[in-house]
Amino acid sequence: MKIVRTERDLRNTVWGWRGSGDRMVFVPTMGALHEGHLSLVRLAKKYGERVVVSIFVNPTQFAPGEDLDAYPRTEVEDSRLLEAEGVDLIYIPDPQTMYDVHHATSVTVGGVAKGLETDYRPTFFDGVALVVTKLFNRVQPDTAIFGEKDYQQLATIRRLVEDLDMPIKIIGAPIARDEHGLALSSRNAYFDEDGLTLARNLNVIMKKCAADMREGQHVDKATDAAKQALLDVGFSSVDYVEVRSPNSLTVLEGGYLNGPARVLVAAHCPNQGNSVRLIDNFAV
Ligand SMILES: Nc1ncnc2c1ncn2[C@@H]1O[C@H](COP(=O)(O)OP(=O)(O)OP(=O)(O)O)[C@@H](O)[C@H]1O
Ligand SMILES: CC(C)(CO)[C@@H](O)C(=O)[O-]
Ligand code: BAL
Repeated sequence: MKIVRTERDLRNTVWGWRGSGDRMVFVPTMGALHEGHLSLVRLAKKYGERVVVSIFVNPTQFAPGEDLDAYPRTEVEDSRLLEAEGVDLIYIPDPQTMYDVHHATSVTVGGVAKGLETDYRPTFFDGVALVVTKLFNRVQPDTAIFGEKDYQQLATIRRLVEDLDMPIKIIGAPIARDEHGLALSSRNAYFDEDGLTLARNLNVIMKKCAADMREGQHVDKATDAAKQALLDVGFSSVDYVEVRSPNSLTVLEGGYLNGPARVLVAAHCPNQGNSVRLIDNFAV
């Protein structure tokens, strides 16, 4: 397994593979890897001969006051895990070379990227779209894998690739959960024992919400009950519990579900005098 940090070293390696006809599958990450990331890597291996993973905590997707500095960084352990999975190359770009002092270009996705996360992290998807565009241009993969845990992000990347004619196949990977149903996330590392116990209520409450809607309960009633249940168990606030169509993420009219939908949640879980923002989503 190779670890490269410069654009030149990256291009030298991937051009060699391209020349020999190997298909390249790319898994972009922010590191602090867990089983969720490794499940993406395992899926990646089914789509091509070469797997590239990037590790980059992208400053442009963090707003001032968010956890850019605190975000866990575990490069040595990450490399060990990826080597054990048989990854071919890890790309760890230097932030200075990603965004030099002259950088002046933005990438904004509309439609699916509006609402939900954007109501609470207004510049988040601009940062994600920008860095993913740059990473795609550098790596030039045939296929890229993104987790359904970040469901709106996956929909945004699909839109980006379609709209900007990027010849890259986007694959969504199912959400990996712990034995209590909590979606794995690098930010779970912030939790102490009590925080983790509280966080594990999220999926239980949301599964009930999904089941109630499936059984014919009005969407507003089910989502309001889920918000209240989250607050009742001890969540400090709920950014949203919303039901959307599964692909375009449009708001569903009528109040009752008569086809596939997705219920998405973002809520703040108290932890050591602070709080950790969790996102999750479920098919209905
Ligand atoms: N539990 C999971 N199941 C499936 N995919 C996941 C899971 N967690 C993360 N991913 C995916 O891994 C990729 C890299 O995500 P990232 O490095 O931000 O990890 P993360 O655990 O989502 O971190 P964060 O705590 O920032 O949300 C993304 O495509 C993301 O959707
Ligand atoms: C896609 C991504 C790697 C862009 O920084 C990030 O948003 C993530 O890890 O989900
Ligand atoms: N997995 C999404 C990255 C972020 O929250 O910044």
